[in-house]
Amino acid sequence: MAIETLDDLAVQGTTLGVRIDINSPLTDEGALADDARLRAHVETLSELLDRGGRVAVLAHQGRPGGDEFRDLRPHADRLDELLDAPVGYADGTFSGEARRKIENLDDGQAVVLENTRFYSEEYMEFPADRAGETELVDKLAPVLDAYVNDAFAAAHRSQPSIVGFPTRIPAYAGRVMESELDVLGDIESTPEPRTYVVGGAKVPDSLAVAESVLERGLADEVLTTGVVANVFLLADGTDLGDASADFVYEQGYWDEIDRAADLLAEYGDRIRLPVDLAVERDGERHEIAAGDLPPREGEAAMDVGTATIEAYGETVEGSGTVVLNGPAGVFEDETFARGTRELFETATDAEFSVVGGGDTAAAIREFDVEGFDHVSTGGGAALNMLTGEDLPAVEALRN
Ligand SMILES: Nc1ncnc2c1ncn2[C@@H]1O[C@H](COP(=O)(O)OP(=O)(O)O)[C@@H](O)[C@H]1O
Ligand SMILES: O=C(OP(=O)(O)O)[C@H](O)COP(=O)(O)O
Repeated sequence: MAIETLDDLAVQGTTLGVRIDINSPLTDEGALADDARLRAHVETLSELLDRGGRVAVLAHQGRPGGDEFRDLRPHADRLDELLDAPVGYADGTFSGEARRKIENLDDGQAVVLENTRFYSEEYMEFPADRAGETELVDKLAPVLDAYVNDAFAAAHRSQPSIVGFPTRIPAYAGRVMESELDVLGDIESTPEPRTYVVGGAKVPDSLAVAESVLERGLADEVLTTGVVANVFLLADGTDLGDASADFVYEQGYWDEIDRAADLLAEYGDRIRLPVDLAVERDGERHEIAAGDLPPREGEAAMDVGTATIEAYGETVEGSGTVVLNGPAGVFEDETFARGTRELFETATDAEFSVVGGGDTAAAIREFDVEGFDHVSTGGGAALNMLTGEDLPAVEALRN
């Protein structure tokens, strides 16, 4: 079934639950470090408010237990600045008070509901029918006339606020969702050879993508950077030293090392590992060739080194399509920003370049990299889609 868009929705006077993805990097004090994802949703929200909608915004921030698992007040304040309409904030997601705030909205007004993941069910994956029976959906569906999903970046999560509402009330794709589906839906016809550059810190997501594109012959090569590369190096038997190994174990990525080893055994000729890495020594960047590892005690691999940047750069430049997800190092620290900045700049030279991910988008903005053919708002979601996987959010909107 075709997905309905805002063109199919009679907005005036209706109360809409609008799921957006404004999961953003935060400062240590909990302020927004980057507002790119908020700005991405301005088009959808402005359109709905201009057309007389009453908008209840649903969104998450961080993961339970993580440093960035915080409330959405800064997001509500920023949306209030970005939009012409008034934007309120409710410190509950589906509490009686939150529902009263929704019911008291006038045409053209919005309220941001509290971080959906403050409720345990929201961080679980459900089939859509079951998601439609969760507390969150059960309490909110009766005060909403329709649901709009604009949260492409979370479309790979089968969580209640993503897949539950379409089983209860009419559902539509927002403008961000619509444009992402248009561009990424056609990726299999992009020019060859195709190079996937996978980095960042969400190792399970990156390994799933690497496995799928290698298995399906979609990727000619997979270049690894960031924590993903560290996991592959460990899988390959490289001694990275205790600091990097401890970091990988602390993230709970023990099993991922075995998984990376299986991938190397099966597709080793198409997976590239860094040939050098950067650590901090005496307060400065210090590069170590892979053959000279481990580093000194306490030194962690924070970026790929210059030889890796050059070798990867040549491959990337000569690619028909480059798909890039995840920073190559701890780009937030200028000392370790080089790999990310230079690889991203080179990627724009490929015939067709696609890039995705929250932190990735923040890095692009910070380094003013221009020239990508498509900058997706999604990381994992974009990559799942690029590999031809069904996205639960999209399936839910179809039904
Ligand atoms: N070698 C590394 N060690 C520790 N953290 C790293 C390393 N390389 C990258 N990172 C971190 O990965 C994070 C981004 O990863 P991720 O969330 O997967 O990206 P995205 O949001 O673009 O998908 C950044 O905060 C960056 O500091
Ligand atoms: O930032 C997100 O994903 P991304 O880092 O893959 O772009 C989304 O907000 C989903 O978050 P999650 O990966 O904690 O479910």
